[in-house]
Amino acid sequence: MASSSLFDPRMIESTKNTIAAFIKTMFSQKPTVSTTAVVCSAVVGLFAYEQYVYLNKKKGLPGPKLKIPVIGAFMDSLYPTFEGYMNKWKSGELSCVGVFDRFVVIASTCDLSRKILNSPVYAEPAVVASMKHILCDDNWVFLSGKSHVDYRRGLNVLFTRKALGMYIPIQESVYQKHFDKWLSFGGEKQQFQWHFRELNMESSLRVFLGFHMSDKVAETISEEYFNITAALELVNFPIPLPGTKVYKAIQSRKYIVHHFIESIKDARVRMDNGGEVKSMMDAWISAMKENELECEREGKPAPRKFDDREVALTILTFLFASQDATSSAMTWAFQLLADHPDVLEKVRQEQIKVRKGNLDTELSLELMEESVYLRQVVKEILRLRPPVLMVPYQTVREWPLTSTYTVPKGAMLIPTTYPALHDPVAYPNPDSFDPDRWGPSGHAEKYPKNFMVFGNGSHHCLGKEYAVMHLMATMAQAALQLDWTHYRTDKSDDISIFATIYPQDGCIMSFHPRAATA
Ligand code: HEM
Repeated sequence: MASSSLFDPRMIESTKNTIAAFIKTMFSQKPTVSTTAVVCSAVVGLFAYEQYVYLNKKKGLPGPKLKIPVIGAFMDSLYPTFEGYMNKWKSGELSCVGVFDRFVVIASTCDLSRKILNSPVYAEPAVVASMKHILCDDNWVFLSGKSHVDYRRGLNVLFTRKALGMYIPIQESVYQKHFDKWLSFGGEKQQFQWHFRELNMESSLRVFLGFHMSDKVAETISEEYFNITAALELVNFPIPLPGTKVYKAIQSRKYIVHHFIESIKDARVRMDNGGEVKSMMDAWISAMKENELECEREGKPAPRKFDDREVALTILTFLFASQDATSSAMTWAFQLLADHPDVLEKVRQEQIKVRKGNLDTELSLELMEESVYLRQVVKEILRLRPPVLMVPYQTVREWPLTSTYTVPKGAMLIPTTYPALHDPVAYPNPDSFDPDRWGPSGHAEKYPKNFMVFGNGSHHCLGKEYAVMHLMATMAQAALQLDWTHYRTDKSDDISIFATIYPQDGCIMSFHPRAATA
């Protein structure tokens, strides 16, 4: 179609290059009045063409009337605000914005968001250039179609019920270490958001990789990982020049992957010598070894081998996918339980009940499975404060997404989770924290499609059971061992955005030993 080729990004790019070459040639000659006039006309022409392209893609969608030349809404994406997002979602079921040469379409209804997540023929997860720089372009998360399905299938073994049960004692030991640390502050009032993040980071590292890595390295990884979180913008500065966020994130990734590979080498030696499986990576290496032996025994072709780097990059994606989302959820969990003492008390009573009064009972998957109310609480925390607000996809072909709008090929297309999770039909009084809306007779259970916390479709969250179990286990242990006070401010309920969502005041708390159960 002639009109679609006119708006082909390659066409736009080549037009820009031609004009740039023209300007360069003009400047290399002695300037004359007519040269200046030509240059100015060329620049004006380029800007006009950029607006023309933007408006042709925008059609009738709500969004800026014109695009800021060259950068578009880049500054908004550098400093996003929750209010800014809300305004966008409220502006229409589809809305748009331009950032650099990216045309971005945002879907704000449950149905459209689900449609995007479930239409691999039209849209796939957006591969932003910066993500390829950070996670390495040969990382499995950038696979699509059958190769993605096959690779992902191989990872399911790491999240089975048996595997989750094996991770629980590792988690318990990490929780204990961090609870002790919080108590060592002697009840001092401070921002706890980053303390929750540290607990999460260490629990992820130990569950994924075990205890080969020293505490010092684990702490440095936690600090370095801030650079990766900081680079998680929808659209980054396109080139990773020294000093940019993406450049810093790449340096941090190199440090992290180097230490992951050290742990993997150690695990291979331990597994070769019949060592005990003590982490997700041990489980993976030993499953690969068993598979290899089985194929050898049965004369089947040798299975694909994953080298240290591939394993390290896969574990990196788990960290990448889990770290910020889980830290956000945990911050809101501590805050919401402190602000709703009645709910916290019910959580405590349930934990005492499932342990049959014996508070020394070791944490286990079975205990968590029996904690029906606690599961409702965690679900409600995730609904009220969904850590992932939007999931960037991109169109692989032109897509008549609605009867009135066709999304152009190559657009970033963003399904949202928040509006579906605050839909008053599925969740009456959606801004209130009400764990009782869940459970066997809960109204919210009738609307499973709205619960988009973990995405949907072929890329839905691989670690969702693990994430829920980890949040439940942390809150169960905390409820039994700790008392905590939340010092509310007028910013406690306001949302700040740092890759995911946090309370704007950083969650000011103090922790004390639990008097009643001590
Ligand atoms: C509260 C915590 C978490 C939330 C809210 C969350 C949410 C999400 C969302 C919204 C997606 C995108 C889904 C889509 O495109 O449809 C996703 C993907 C993913 N998540 Fe999670 N996640 C969490 C924790 C975790 C954890 C703990 C892990 C691993 C240990 C994990 C691993 C992944 C992976 C590997 C993907 C990509 C799957 C694929 O492309 O096939 N997530 N997650």
